[in-house]
Amino acid sequence: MSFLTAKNISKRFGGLTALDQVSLDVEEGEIRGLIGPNGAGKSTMFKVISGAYFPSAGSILFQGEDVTRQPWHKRAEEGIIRTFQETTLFEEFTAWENVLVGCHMQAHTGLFRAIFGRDKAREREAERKVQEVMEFMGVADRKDEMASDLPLGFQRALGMAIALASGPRVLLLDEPFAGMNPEETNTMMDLVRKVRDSGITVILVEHDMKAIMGLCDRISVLNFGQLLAEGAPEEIRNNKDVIEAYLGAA
Ligand SMILES: Nc1ncnc2c1ncn2[C@@H]1O[C@H](COP(=O)(O)OP(=O)(O)OP(=O)(O)O)[C@@H](O)[C@H]1O
Repeated sequence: MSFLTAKNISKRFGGLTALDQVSLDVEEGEIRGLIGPNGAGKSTMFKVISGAYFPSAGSILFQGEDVTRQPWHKRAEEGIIRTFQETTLFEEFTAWENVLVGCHMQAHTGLFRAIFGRDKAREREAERKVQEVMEFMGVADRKDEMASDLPLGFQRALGMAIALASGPRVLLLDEPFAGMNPEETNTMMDLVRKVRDSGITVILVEHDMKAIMGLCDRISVLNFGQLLAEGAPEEIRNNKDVIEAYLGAA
């Protein structure tokens, strides 16, 4: 039994087929890359796995359970958590407050109580968790700074800290390397490995080939909504179809 399985997933938007019978088997503890040209269907696949979209056909199994029709918040409770392409931080909140709010939103305690701390025991537990994930992601030293004042690398690490606060089993990372300089890329690569080493399975949509080839155990390649190839980085790097459809241009 695979940890996470997408079976023959199709997704249609009107007359457009964004995904056409795509299957993925992700093992527990792996870093899986999902790559392909713009419009290939990567984000759509992420949304189908996380529950933001229901597929037109096919199924999603998580630890053997069919979660295809489960809404995203149910899947989040079970541990399937997604980060977003753009940083979705509350810019006028401090780094600490951002993670605290993320923590409470997952715990369904609401924004007001999150900020004003009505339930003291829960608040202390949340604060302990926030400190722990911020230290883990290397952003604790900057916890009192406004999120908008942090450099890009820290903002992305903060976004991941927010995701970690909800205790994911699978973390879906949507282009965490976009716009980063080489130093930020290296730091983020270390962070993604650290997250995986802590026992979290990672699925990564990314155009940065250095990051993809350096991090992933296996890579799935989408092209025009179909699975074009799948394999270890070395196999994908040397796959003629992949080079022609994507790597040549990238
Ligand atoms: N909500 C939607 N309504 C209609 N068409 C959509 C919708 N979402 C995606 N599409 C279309 O589905 C196809 C796949 O889009 P998707 O965003 O999944 O590609 P992608 O591989 O993530 O691309 P990129 O690398 O540019 O992010 C595209 O043709 C896109 O225009």
